Amino acid sequence: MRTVDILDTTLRDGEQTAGVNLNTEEKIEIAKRLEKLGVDVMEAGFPAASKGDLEAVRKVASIVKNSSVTALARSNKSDIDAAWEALKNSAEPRLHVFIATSPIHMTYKLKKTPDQVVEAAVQSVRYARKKFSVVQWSAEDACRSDLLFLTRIVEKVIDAGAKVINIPDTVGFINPEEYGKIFTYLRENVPNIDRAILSAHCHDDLGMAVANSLSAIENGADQVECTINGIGERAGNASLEEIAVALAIREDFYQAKTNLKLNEISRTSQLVSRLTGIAVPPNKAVVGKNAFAHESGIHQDGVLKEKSTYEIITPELVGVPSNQLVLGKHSGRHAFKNYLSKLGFHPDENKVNNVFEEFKKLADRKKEMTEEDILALLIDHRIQPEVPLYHLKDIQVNYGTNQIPTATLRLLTPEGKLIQDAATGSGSVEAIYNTLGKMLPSTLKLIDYRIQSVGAGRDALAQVFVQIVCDGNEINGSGTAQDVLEASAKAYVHAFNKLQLHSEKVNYEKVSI
Ligand SMILES: CC(=O)SCCNC(=O)CCNC(=O)[C@H](O)C(C)(C)COP(=O)(O)OP(=O)(O)OC[C@H]1O[C@@H](n2cnc3c(N)ncnc32)[C@H](O)[C@@H]1OP(=O)(O)O
Ligand SMILES: CC(C)C(=O)C(=O)O
Ligand SMILES: [Mg+2]
Repeated sequence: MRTVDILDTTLRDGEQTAGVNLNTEEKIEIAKRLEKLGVDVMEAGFPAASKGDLEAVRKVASIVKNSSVTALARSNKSDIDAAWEALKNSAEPRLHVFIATSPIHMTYKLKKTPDQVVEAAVQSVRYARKKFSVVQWSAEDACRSDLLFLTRIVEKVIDAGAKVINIPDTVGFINPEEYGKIFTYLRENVPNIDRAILSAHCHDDLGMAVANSLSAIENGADQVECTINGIGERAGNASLEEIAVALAIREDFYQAKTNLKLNEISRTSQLVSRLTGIAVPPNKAVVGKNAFAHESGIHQDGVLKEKSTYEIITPELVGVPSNQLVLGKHSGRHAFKNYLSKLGFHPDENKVNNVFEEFKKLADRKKEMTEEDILALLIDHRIQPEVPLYHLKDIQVNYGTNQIPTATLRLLTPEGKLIQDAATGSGSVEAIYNTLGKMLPSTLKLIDYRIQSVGAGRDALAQVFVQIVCDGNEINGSGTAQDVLEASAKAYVHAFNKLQLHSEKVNYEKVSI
């Protein structure tokens, strides 16, 4: 099986994403991560762009040892000199020089004839080769260029010393079939093509960057250029993680592999997202938050029985700890029961069915069912885990503008005893919490209280979130009820119960399914 080289251009084309600006420290952090990921080449910047970029490329090149570092330059001496300044101390100095070859670019942007472009390309490669041991040459906008012209200029730059020939789809214009044909054509029609490595560089304007890159590989490309999370100019570049995983999963078809350590992918994606400020869409292939999340009952049941029913990629392959079965209104009993057992609850079939019905009703009204919601439902149904819990039986609050608020509560203790108490407070919620403070066996300190409605309209449910501290342990609780005060009481009791579970080491906060 052949190996395809990965040239990562997150630090150059990726940084061309609108609104992204990486400082030297950030580039170094990403570069180290790319090195761990195992990219063959990383393009660290465009030294002629600014002193800062030149410095960043220099620093990256001085730190990274296990990947080659390259930088971009236009076809002129000053850009190439700037790149040399940044890379001259590299073990194998490597330059990426480019010039546009399409009629549109040559006529309107460069204002050069095709012959002048050939001359500039050849001169720049010759000049660069006096300094750099490896020169990659790119035909910008290659895919809107005349194929015969492309063939002619590629032959000339190889003669001038280019060792890598890159065929960029600069504006994301081409489709996989056409792109593949360009590679085949160049292989068959450029006489000296065997002296060079052929590289693909795709943009995602029509959503085909990855498909085009894979097609190039099918048609003999030796290197693909890509970015983490597919960031880059306009709609972005081909995404590294999608190409790498497609090759790994469909080895049978592509018969090509990379040198990447795939289990570094998730970590690298998160770092790039954090430092660039570009969020990864949840449904993004391979690295999106939902890439390994199953939401619907039929899928969850299938995955519980045999993961491969709905997972072609294992989360571990790309460094994600596990898949996720997300509970929501589409979930079924299998996933629900599984969730309960992971939390340490093993109710009998009847109880599961009862609480499942309540769960479906609540899920119909909520966008997202949280662990807190499920626990609140279980506690409401008096379904106990191994550790017995307190249960709010009823609540009464007296409030008036000229009256001291007073709350009276009844709780069912873990031993099944009904206890009752009352207390006042400066407001209704404080009266409730003062009462619970008297009734529950530990002293809790409330540090946060928030309220939100579940659903719209007058009959919306109230959901209260609290955060409490007890003996240095911080714990969250939530309660849902038609009434705000009842929800407040439930949230507090819920937090207390969680504390009990915690001290019994039933650590369901950390349970993942
Ligand atoms: C497809 C790609 O991603 S290409 C890489 C794109 N990346 C960048 O542009 C980021 C870094 N760029 C920059 O910082 C600046 O554009 C600089 C420093 C390179 C140049 O800045 P300026 O000198 O002010 O020129 P400006 O960017 O406005 O225009 C580009 C000039 O380069 C010329 N040019 C464009 N490509 C090339 C090339 N490959 N070889 C030679 N000249 C080129 C243009 O024709 C234009 O020349 P003109 O001034 O004679 O009209
Ligand atoms: C500089 C080249 C390789 C480029 O980024 C492009 O054409 O998209
Ligand atoms: Mg590009």
